[in-house]
Amino acid sequence: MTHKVFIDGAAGTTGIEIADRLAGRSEFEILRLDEQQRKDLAARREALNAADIAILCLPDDAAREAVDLIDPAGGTRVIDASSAHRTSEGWCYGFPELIGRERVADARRVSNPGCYPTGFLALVAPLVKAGLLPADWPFTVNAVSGFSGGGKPLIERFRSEGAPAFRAYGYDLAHKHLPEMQAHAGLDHPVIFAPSVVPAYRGMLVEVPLHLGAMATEPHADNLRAALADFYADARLVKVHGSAPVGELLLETGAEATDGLELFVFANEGGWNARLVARLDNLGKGASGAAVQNLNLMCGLPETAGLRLASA
Ligand SMILES: NC(=O)C1=CN([C@@H]2O[C@H](COP(=O)(O)OP(=O)(O)OC[C@H]3O[C@@H](n4cnc5c(N)ncnc54)[C@H](OP(=O)(O)O)[C@@H]3O)[C@@H](O)[C@H]2O)C=CC1
Ligand SMILES: CC(=O)N[C@@H](CCC(=O)OP(=O)(O)O)C(=O)O
Repeated sequence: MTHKVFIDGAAGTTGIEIADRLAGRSEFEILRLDEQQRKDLAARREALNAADIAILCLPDDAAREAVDLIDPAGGTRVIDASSAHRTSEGWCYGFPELIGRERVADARRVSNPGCYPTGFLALVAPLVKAGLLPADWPFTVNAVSGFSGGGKPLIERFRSEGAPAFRAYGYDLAHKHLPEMQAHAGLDHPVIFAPSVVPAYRGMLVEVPLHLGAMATEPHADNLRAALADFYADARLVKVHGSAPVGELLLETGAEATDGLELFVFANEGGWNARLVARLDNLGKGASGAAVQNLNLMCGLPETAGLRLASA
């Protein structure tokens, strides 16, 4: 059986990488709009409703508009890569390792996680759920991203003359990823989130520093690492690193695309201070790779078909 797929926003950064991952896969027929039609409402409506699965790689407003263009009585299922529906009623949060593969497989409306929340939730959600980290803890998240994380406008900025060497942002403490981090980790409070960008095209490090010794339950870092390893034992895209010392974690300017997600738990000697770190490709498990993983599950295909597992 061939599944008809329409990528709305196919000319953008995430859309192009999804098409790359689907190239040569006979299970899919890709519906395409040419340059003149790709923003034409009527043409988009027709393609959206002709598709078995529509993947939205659009700014939030355009993603909401695309959903409105789809006949709710028709057969089109949706994967939305934008942040428009990540905490919306009736939408499945497309993080199969956290919410269960069956739920994604059966869903009609799937919202892909954000790139930063993918790292944060992969580290924190299982530990909160297991009672190892308190849900009422005031979590902080420090993160650094490659510039493709900001789509075409940020790519252009970082490729122009006078591009910054480092960009810290989010100083309004109201980044759009806060609601999904809080909701899907089951936290009592929004996190304090300090994101930044470096002049590398892709890749990100998402870090959660923790004073474990100040928590009422005083969890030991080794227990957190063991719990994560256990939780992701069957997850082909997620690798939980052991306790071997790591001198540094790097983002390479010429990094290849990868769909894996690496998790680390670093600790001091006594294990009461820890730094939880996720390393991923913002365009891999952070966006396009996750969309293809969800697409595979929704079509009853092997979960990691077409994905790049090299570093996982
Ligand atoms: N980049 C990343 O690492 C991640 C991105 N995302 C999310 O995925 C979505 C897409 O991001 P990204 O690919 O980076 O963004 P880009 O800016 O690279 O691409 C967006 C594309 O959407 C097109 N577009 C805008 N408005 C419309 C419209 N009304 N109708 C049709 N097409 C339209 C743009 O057209 P034009 O080419 O003319 O500008 C562009 O091609 C965003 O919501 C983003 O937040 C999520 C996780 C990670
Ligand atoms: C570097 C950079 O600008 N990153 C984007 C987030 C990229 C992403 O995850 O997209 P969603 O917002 O759709 O989740 C930002 O901080 O807004």
